[in-house]
Amino acid sequence: MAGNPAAVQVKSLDKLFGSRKVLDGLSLTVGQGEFVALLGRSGSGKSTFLRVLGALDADVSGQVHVPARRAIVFQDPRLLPWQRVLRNVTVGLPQDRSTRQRAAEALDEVGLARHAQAWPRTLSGGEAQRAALARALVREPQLLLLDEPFGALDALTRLRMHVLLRNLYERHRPAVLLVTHDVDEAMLLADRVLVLTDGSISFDEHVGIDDPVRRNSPRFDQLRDALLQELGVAQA
Ligand SMILES: Nc1ncnc2c1ncn2[C@@H]1O[C@H](COP(=O)(O)OP(=O)(O)OP(=O)(O)O)[C@@H](O)[C@H]1O
Repeated sequence: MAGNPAAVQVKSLDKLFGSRKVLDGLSLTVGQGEFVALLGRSGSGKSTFLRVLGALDADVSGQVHVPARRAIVFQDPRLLPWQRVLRNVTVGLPQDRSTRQRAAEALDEVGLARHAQAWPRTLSGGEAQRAALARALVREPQLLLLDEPFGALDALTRLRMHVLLRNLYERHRPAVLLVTHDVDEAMLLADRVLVLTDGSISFDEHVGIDDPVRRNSPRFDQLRDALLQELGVAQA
């Protein structure tokens, strides 16, 4: 990975729940500014891995190096109902003018400027998820961890969020690790796609499509077939 120092470096990572090894010798390097999607069957350990990278679970063995500035967004936006949107975005940060300024900018970037003083319960699902993205952005993360962030949204809102996320990524260039169940979402958004099987990375390929409309490329179908096969989804 010459010229692209690592944002994430994981070596021989093991994670046990009781006697069950969910992560088993997992090794992975993600370069700075690289957008990676992580697929895997249900229960394969994707969320567990993301929680380890987010330092939400330190009970592991192996080496894990991640940048100090990182942020995580879950499927559920996890906004504090008793705080207005702006305060939710700055939660845990020093409440000074510069933070408030950055928060206002982040809300503007996700299209929520006019909801800054709204209560979370008045937001739609898509708006609440935009607020969660703004809360991540305001931390200026070098690593953005996304755990099925669009899984609970309707199809149209999900498409809008894809455009928003890709634009935010182009502007800020954090390393991104996106956990998703959706093979097309992975290939449309990320530049590299991984599959987690039996506790380690079993598939690791660059999307490698230059066409701005990725679906136009024959590579899109070829990669989808390879991914579905890796995920054990029977094909006609
Ligand atoms: N706190 C816990 N205690 C015990 N087992 C756990 C715990 N958290 C997760 N597991 C188990 O670890 C395995 C991996 O769970 P994880 O949530 O990481 O999978 P996943 O790939 O994210 O699944 P999904 O795609 O369904 O969200 C599952 O078998 C799950 O039951």
